[in-house]
Amino acid sequence: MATPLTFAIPKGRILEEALPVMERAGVVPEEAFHDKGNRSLTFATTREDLRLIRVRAFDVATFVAHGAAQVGIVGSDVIEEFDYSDLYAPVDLAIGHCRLSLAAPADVPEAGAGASHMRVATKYPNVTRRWFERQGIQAECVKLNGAMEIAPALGLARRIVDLVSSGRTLAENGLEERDVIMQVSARLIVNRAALKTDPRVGELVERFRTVAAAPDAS
Ligand SMILES: Nc1ncnc2c1ncn2[C@@H]1O[C@H](COP(=O)(O)OP(=O)(O)OP(=O)(O)O)[C@@H](O)[C@H]1O
Ligand SMILES: O=P(O)(O)OC[C@H]1O[C@H](OP(=O)(O)OP(=O)(O)O)[C@H](O)[C@@H]1O
Repeated sequence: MATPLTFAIPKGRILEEALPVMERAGVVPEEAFHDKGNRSLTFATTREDLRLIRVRAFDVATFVAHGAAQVGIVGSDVIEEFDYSDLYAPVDLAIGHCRLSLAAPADVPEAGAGASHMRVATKYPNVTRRWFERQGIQAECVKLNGAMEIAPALGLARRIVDLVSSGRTLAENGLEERDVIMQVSARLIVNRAALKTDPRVGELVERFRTVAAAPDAS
């Protein structure tokens, strides 16, 4: 049998929305995948030639970009942050909708108000630096891995760049959304070399494209 394809999916909040989409595309994990106590990171699927790995959202992009996994699902926020040339994102799955925004407490001046340098706490230093650069501002980014919203209150940085959906987390931490940097949704990603050399990758892309284009019947 040919080497199995490896499909990387994130552990976090995209997973729940991704599973029905994957199922409609014929990617169905084994029962053990749903067992909360299971510590395995690799799972079989109903397709003998396809296995799943469950990793952190940022690592999905890394596994696929390096060809260690051929296919994956990840937010467009993560794709933008890494900007890997070997990673191709051909299908918008229209799930995991949120936005990446600049936020600050009410008493902090607007980003464009004359300053040429500012400090920003974020999980997305590359996207943040690029966005500020386009406005002639040099952003000094303090990298955090979560809970960015507490940084201004503790004096780590006056501004943050983080994901926003309902806006509740910002509001409950005394922050205002100032600028939307990008709209985010989850994408199917593939390794470019694998797409060229393994017809199964192209076939999976087509299946997900069809599923994404068809309204969910359920
Ligand atoms: N509030 C939100 N609403 C909708 N989608 C979101 C939201 N927050 C994050 N996402 C999407 O889900 C992805 C993973 O989110 P999140 O960072 O919450 O996962 P996580 O499990 O905390 O990640 P990590 O692996 O870093 O622990 C994000 O990259 C983004 O695309
Ligand atoms: O606008 P809201 O609807 O409040 O959603 C935004 C929050 O959701 C995400 O965090 P998550 O809950 O995934 O936790 P995290 O901080 O561990 O990433 C994001 O980082 C925000 O903190």
